[in-house]
Amino acid sequence: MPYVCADYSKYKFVNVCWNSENGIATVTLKRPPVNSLTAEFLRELSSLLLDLEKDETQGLIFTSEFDEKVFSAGLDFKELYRPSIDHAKEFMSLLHSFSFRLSCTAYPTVAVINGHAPAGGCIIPLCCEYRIGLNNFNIGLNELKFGILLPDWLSSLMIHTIGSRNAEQAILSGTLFSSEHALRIGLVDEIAPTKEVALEKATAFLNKAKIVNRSLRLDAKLHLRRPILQEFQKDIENELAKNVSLLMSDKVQQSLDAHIKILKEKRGN
Ligand SMILES: CCCC/C=C\CC(=O)SCCNC(=O)CCNC(=O)[C@H](O)C(C)(C)COP(=O)(O)OP(=O)(O)OC[C@H]1O[C@@H](n2cnc3c(N)ncnc32)[C@H](O)[C@@H]1OP(=O)(O)O
Repeated sequence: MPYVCADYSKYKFVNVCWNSENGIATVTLKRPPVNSLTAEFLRELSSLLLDLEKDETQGLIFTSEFDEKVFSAGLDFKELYRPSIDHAKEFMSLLHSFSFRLSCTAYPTVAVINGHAPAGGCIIPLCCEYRIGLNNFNIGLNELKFGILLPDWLSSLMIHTIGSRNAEQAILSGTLFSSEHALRIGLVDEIAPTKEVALEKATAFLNKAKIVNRSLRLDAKLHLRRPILQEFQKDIENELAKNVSLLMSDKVQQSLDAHIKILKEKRGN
């Protein structure tokens, strides 16, 4: 059984629960109020993946502390509103490297989606190998509705998960799917009535992966995911520059401004 070396208590935005009997790490996202992804959060998540790799984790489950509410609200609107060019570059690069790393982990990965997962909130689930949803949440890549063009690697993750026809319809319409609809198109693999049941199902998936030789499994995973990994690695500098310039564009900045106002009005701020 793996020996836990890393100090997981150093992480601010995640709680890591190691099961020493089966080597499964349950990582609970806990960046209040809605687990939106900031540069600091992405940096922490990337470092966590490396620690888990070193500790020879046998399986990883992602879930959220904000039960029945939100898994992740996606990229942090406030951080992406009028960023400096350096910060925009750093942010896009961190998002890219974390998503790439999560897509090709040696250990199997599952997302227990216990709340809404709009736009960038869908990235962690899409990078994982298996997705278990709870009822009454929305999930999907609705970026086009904000005037944000998806990075190629993100579209590629969606195509890998739900097939090209479904992905085309989903992305072009900017649809957020209900849990039941997400199950029908394969955006989630199972629905569970409670988080506890979802975690049991996640453990069952990870236990199945254990009967396969670890290094053979990784070879097969990398082979099966080659189209996604190629998108991640394709012309990285240009792709990042394209995403940064899109983010800095007036159109996207105005759209972010409008969304921040909508959220404020909703809260009566
Ligand atoms: C090249 C670019 C790549 C593109 C990839 C991705 C783009 C994105 O991800 S853009 C972000 C898209 N996300 C969303 O549209 C989600 C917006 N939020 C919501 O729909 C709701 O907040 C949500 C359903 C997640 C939760 O609803 P509630 O439980 O009702 O909470 P509130 O709406 O009251 O929000 C609470 C609190 O959180 C703040 N918030 C919400 N979303 C974000 C966000 N994405 N970034 C930063 N902050 C966010 C919201 O403003 C409230 O803050 P306070 O008023 O200060 O409490």
